[in-house]
Amino acid sequence: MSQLRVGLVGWRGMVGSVLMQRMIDENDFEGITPVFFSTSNAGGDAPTPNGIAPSKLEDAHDLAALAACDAIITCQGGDYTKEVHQPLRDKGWTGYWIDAASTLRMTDNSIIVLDPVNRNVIDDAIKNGQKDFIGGNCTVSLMLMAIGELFKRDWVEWVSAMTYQAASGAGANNMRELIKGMGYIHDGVADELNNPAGAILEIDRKVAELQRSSEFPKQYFGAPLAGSLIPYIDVQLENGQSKEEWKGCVETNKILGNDADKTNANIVPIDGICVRIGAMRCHSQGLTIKLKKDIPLEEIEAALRNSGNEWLDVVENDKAASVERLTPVAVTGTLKVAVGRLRKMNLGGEYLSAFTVGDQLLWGAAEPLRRTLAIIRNQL
Ligand SMILES: NC(=O)C1=CN([C@@H]2O[C@H](COP(=O)(O)OP(=O)(O)OC[C@H]3O[C@@H](n4cnc5c(N)ncnc54)[C@H](OP(=O)(O)O)[C@@H]3O)[C@@H](O)[C@H]2O)C=CC1
Ligand SMILES: N[C@@H](CC(=O)OP(=O)(O)O)C(=O)O
Repeated sequence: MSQLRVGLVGWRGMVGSVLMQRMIDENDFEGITPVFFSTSNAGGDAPTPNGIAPSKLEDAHDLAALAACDAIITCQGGDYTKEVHQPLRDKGWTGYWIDAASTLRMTDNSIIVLDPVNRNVIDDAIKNGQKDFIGGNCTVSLMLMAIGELFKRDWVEWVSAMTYQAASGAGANNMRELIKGMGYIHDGVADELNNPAGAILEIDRKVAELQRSSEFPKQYFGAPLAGSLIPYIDVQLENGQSKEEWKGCVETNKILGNDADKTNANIVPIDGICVRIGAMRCHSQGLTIKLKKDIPLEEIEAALRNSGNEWLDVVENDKAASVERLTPVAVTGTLKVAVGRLRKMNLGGEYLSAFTVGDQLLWGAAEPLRRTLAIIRNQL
């Protein structure tokens, strides 16, 4: 196996830091020569994970330095991808581009990577000489990590996904703003809270006043999130969907390879409403799944349990298990993806409900990238 020279861009950001930690945990720096890039501190000291020899940060806009890499893995964001990817290709660079940003996901030349679900697509792409491997939208990846097996068995006619998305999806500053908002509310009613005999409606009135005040921390979200929710994620599209909602269908079907023949014949319709809530870094989704036929619930549960997805926690549909294992608090910071509340709905035997929770910085962002790098390295 040859030693890959791998450029890392965006390694100190939020997604990048999670990626770095996972690469350290999995000894991914063994067998590669990492080259660390920066958009802001070229010439500064590079990190030295797993005892990698000290080096200096390269300039992330230096096309010659980037082109000297066999692979580039970037968590720097979509603007950086737009600035650098095409000019690098135009220079004749034929290395592997592995990216967390959405910019290239829907281009003809790219593969959206989620290897527990589409390993065959990734392997074929590497064999066919494709070079752009892009991590999926977090909500999409986490939904497929949970119910990918149902798609694989061709049981799904359509899905309605109602999401409960964490602050981290919007960035580090947004996570901080959420916590500041919680503190702002608490500080404003701390005295009343300390008095157990205090009237709850008076506390409630004051909380609403605090949330509506111009002083409430909302610079990044644009609306109060703590103690509330925001029913819109990403930009507005002309058809009434948000872009996050649009991604749910197009990215899922691309990952599954359903769009390969360029007709709509095999597309599984997916739609819903994407909502920001006050969780830190776990996205949850309430799914209504229309099955192609009335498959017994026990068969569905067995299919999920025996799918070979070692990260999937299939939570039995009872209250104690659900509140213990099917929450952002239970899942956050782990590679587990929990799926539960599985039951046939009153709508009919073909309607299955499910609720899923996953860490949007791990399986939702960093993990598919590091695994793709490992797959590429192992195949060369
Ligand atoms: N957030 C998410 O959940 C998801 C994000 N993505 C993609 O990943 C991209 C990166 O997201 P995210 O990691 O949240 O972005 P961050 O804002 O945390 O980091 C992006 C870059 O900002 C620079 N930066 C400036 N100030 C700081 C600081 N104080 N600490 C750390 N970095 C700083 C760094 O570049 P430098 O070192 O060069 O200065 C860093 O690489 C997104 O734009 C998106 O395309 C994809 C899926 C999910
Ligand atoms: N939009 C996602 C996070 C994200 O970065 O998505 P994408 O990689 O598709 O832009 C969220 O806010 O939760």
